[in-house]
Amino acid sequence: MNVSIVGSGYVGTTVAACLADLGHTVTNVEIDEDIVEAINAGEAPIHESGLAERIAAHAGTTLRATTNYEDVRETDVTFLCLPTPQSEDGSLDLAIMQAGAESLGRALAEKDDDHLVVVKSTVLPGTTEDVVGPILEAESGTEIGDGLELAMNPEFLRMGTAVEDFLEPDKVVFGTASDEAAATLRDLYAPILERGDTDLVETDIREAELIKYANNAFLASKVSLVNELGNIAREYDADAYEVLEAVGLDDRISERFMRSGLGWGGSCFPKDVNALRAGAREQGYDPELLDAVVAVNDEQPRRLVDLLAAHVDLEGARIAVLGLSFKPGTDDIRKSRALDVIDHLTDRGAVVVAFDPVAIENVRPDYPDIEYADSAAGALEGADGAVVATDWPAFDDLSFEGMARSVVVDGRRIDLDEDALEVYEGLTW
Ligand SMILES: NC(=O)C1=CN([C@@H]2O[C@H](COP(=O)(O)OP(=O)(O)OC[C@H]3O[C@@H](n4cnc5c(N)ncnc54)[C@H](O)[C@@H]3O)[C@@H](O)[C@H]2O)C=CC1
Ligand SMILES: O=C(O)[C@H]1O[C@H](OP(=O)(O)OP(=O)(O)OC[C@H]2O[C@@H](n3ccc(=O)[nH]c3=O)[C@H](O)[C@@H]2O)[C@H](O)[C@@H](O)[C@@H]1O
Repeated sequence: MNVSIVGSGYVGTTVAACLADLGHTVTNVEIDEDIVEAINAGEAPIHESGLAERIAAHAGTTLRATTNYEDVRETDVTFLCLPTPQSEDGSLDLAIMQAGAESLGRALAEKDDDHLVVVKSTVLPGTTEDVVGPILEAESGTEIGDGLELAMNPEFLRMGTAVEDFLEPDKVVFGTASDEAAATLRDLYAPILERGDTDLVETDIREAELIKYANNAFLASKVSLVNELGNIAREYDADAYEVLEAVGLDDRISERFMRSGLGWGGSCFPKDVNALRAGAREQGYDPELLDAVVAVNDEQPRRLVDLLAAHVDLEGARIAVLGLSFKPGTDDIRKSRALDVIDHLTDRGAVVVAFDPVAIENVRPDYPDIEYADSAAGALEGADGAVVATDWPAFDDLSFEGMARSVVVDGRRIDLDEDALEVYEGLTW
């Protein structure tokens, strides 16, 4: 099938490279010329395992990128993979989606045959049909259901394992308003669905939109609950990891997403939980549990720095921060808990020296005044204390020998030799 993808960020680039890998012909439409150039040169514009080799394999043949929306006319289906950030007040900001839908609609005005537009971005119920649809109709001059079809296909991939998650998902969700749209999506995903180990959920557009928010709200709530239980475990001098490992043996609960510590960050959980809270309030419902889920998460970085301050006078102290990305395997630092840790440390007068295997250059522009090291050992050299903010596997079994004082506060439960340290504190164990 001939597919276009509008927006070539973490989702759009991954989906494009994977669809090309599944045998489709894919065009990325993107406003950032650097991204377009990278893809056309066969290079990955982001750090994602398995992505670079797929782009290199398909660029110039079945995968290309362009800044020109008109190229969507050569395709049968367009996926909107545009950002849906949060506004100042936490609510969903649809300005970029609206602008993208306008450009797409204008381009489709000159297309004669049928076209399917699929919203893949995370959007609140009603957005696809009441916001995107009317813009497409107005700009293209074609009515939905009369040559123009609309669908919603939420994406559940995680950063760091995006390629694997897209190609081998637990479930695929199609929200459609017509049999034709559902059939097109089934064809497109056929190589994945035919393997037989992926559940297919076929539903209406509104339910598909809400499934995505419910999924993320559930996972974020699970981690906040695990963190609250971890905080309580620490008060009792109990090890939350042992406790929750046992709890996870209950099939109804599951062992996954049970790692307590510094909390959840990233480009999705924070904005999606906030959008759902704001949306719920707009609908007249007070989401008290989700408010608490955010409140518990917001406190973890301060708790970590308090633990360190109990052992090190932070004023003027040299503190190594290990890990900057919001989780291992990615260079994404959006809403990373590590940045909150740095803010608390610098507010309290510490001199921060940070290290991350891939994310330093993303942090540097916003944090020009902290120090950066070339290696974990370099960050630790001469430090009066260290905090572990991201559980990069490279930090396992690290030597803390070069520190002035080996005081280590761990927000992620990495593997290390506690006995070799002067002080070791785990945030929730
Ligand atoms: N990042 C993730 O792991 C996941 C994200 N999502 C959702 O997918 C959507 C996209 O997220 P990301 O890929 O992370 O965003 P992103 O910010 O990484 O990428 C968006 C891309 O769209 C481009 N863009 C902006 N305006 C444009 C326009 N008018 N025309 C063409 N391109 C334009 C930007 O230059 C950027 O490259 C969001 O709704 C997000 O919530 C869903 C699942 C996973
Ligand atoms: O909508 C999205 O963008 C995506 O959001 C999350 O994916 P992602 O943000 O990439 O990363 P996760 O692995 O879910 O981790 C999110 C945060 O939770 C934290 N976390 C996760 C698991 C855990 O046990 N403990 C924990 O603190 C991670 O450190 C990270 O900061 C979801 O897992 C994806 O299904 C979804 O598609």
